[in-house]
Amino acid sequence: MKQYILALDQGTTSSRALLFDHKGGVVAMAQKEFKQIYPKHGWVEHDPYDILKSQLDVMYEVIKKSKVNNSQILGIGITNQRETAIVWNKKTGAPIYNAIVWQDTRTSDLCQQLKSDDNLEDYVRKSTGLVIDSYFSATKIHWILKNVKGAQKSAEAGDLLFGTVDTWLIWNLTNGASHMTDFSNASRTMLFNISNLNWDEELLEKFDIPRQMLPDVTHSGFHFGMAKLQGGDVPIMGVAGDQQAALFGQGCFEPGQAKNTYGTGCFLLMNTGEKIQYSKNGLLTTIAWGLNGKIEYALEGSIFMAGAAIQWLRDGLKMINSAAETEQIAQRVKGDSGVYMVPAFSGLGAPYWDMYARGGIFGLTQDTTNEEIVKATLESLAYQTRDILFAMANDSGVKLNSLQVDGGASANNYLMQFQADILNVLVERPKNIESTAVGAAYFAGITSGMWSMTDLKKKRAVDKTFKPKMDDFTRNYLYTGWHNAIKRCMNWAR
Ligand SMILES: Nc1ncnc2c1ncn2[C@@H]1O[C@H](COP(=O)(O)OP(=O)(O)O)[C@@H](O)[C@H]1O
Ligand SMILES: O=P(O)(O)OC[C@H](O)CO
Repeated sequence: MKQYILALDQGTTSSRALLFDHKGGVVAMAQKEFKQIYPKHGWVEHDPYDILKSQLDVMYEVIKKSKVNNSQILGIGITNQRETAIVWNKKTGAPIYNAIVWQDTRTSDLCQQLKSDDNLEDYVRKSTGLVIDSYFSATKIHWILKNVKGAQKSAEAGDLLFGTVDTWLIWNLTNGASHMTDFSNASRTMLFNISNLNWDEELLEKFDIPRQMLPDVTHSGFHFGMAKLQGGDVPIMGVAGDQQAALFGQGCFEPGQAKNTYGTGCFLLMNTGEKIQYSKNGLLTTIAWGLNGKIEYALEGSIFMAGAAIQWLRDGLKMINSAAETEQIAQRVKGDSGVYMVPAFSGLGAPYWDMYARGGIFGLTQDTTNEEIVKATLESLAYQTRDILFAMANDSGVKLNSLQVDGGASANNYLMQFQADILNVLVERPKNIESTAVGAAYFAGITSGMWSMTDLKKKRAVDKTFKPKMDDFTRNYLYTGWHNAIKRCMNWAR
């Protein structure tokens, strides 16, 4: 009997399901976008039921398309947009508020206030590996408890549960039997001590979050419970935040190996092994995964707006019809137009950490074309990545010779070539750019005994390597222009 692993990849803009066979090949895949809710400037929400429904829909579509029996699925691996906070009623299962998405900046002022206490900033960094920012779950949970009528009291009475998206899915898939998360997701809440692997009591008190509403935390490879599916139960055998899953899916198992995922945002992670390494250059320290009794860590550079800026060209400005056509558009522009676009729509993440930065387009002249703006937007993904890679080289002492890439926008050949040029390193794209789902499948595959680490090391296949072609003068000249543009965007909305 053939056996399979099912990966559920719950992203910021869409839910995906992929079924993998024993060789690691994709048997079937389905994807569904869901609604983004923007109630006010800087606020971003999802309906938790949209998240759940879209994820279940694609899961059943894949099972149906591939004609497998549930008993052939050895395990489910879940991976998810991280930090996004959901609070729901333990008895009814109903969320008490929409999911507050990682991009949401409604708690910026609160964070700014907290940042004025130097001791707290140091404490947060030491305990959680993070910086104080509205990006992480802690202040989002705090906001829900303070702003939804009766929520604080109910939480204290033990009637409410909190979860990141993985926890919400596990809880629903197991019909409320498991309230759990894994170390990689917990490490993004700003409430979890990454050294002693416990929820941090001092931070819980600071944010007035009752311990009892938090999930149990365990390894990324673990039996999280039985998913009660139509057609029979299937065990959930792996869980990891999407960026850590992509690091695993790209085969970055050794310290010094790194990947960059170009999705809604862009996230560059470097494996630092079992050692916690704190950044001096605005990067985050995070748990990569817990596996086989070992915890491994990573340095992370988080870019908030990447593919989302392309989506804005399509849906907001209606300048393009599809994300894919930006490749040809950018290739048509001849020479350097001097246009820069900084997509700081939700502030700037690493290495700047400026919640009050806002976007801007610079260098416009009367003959600037739409095509030049599209090109500048694509290039902003590459410039932001260069900011991070330099910070990472300074922190880790590792100078990468090549960067492994994945995620939706890594399909763009213009962008990947420009990335190689502006970094002056090789950019290597795998055959399967869905590394996030691959990573989730690997965790579940290892736990269920389908694969060993030795098997996984053999699986990576390269599609294309982009070699730098730009001369040093041009590279430095262009990058200086980017910094000038960034400077003008910072602190804008303060
Ligand atoms: N060919 C492309 N060129 C540029 N951007 C792209 C391309 N294809 C997809 N994108 C962008 O990538 C993002 C989708 O990538 P994906 O990895 O699916 O993201 P997520 O997991 O965050 O939902 C979208 O924001 C889209 O605008
Ligand atoms: O949904 P993605 O793939 O853009 O990932 C979002 C990140 O997990 C946010 O930290």
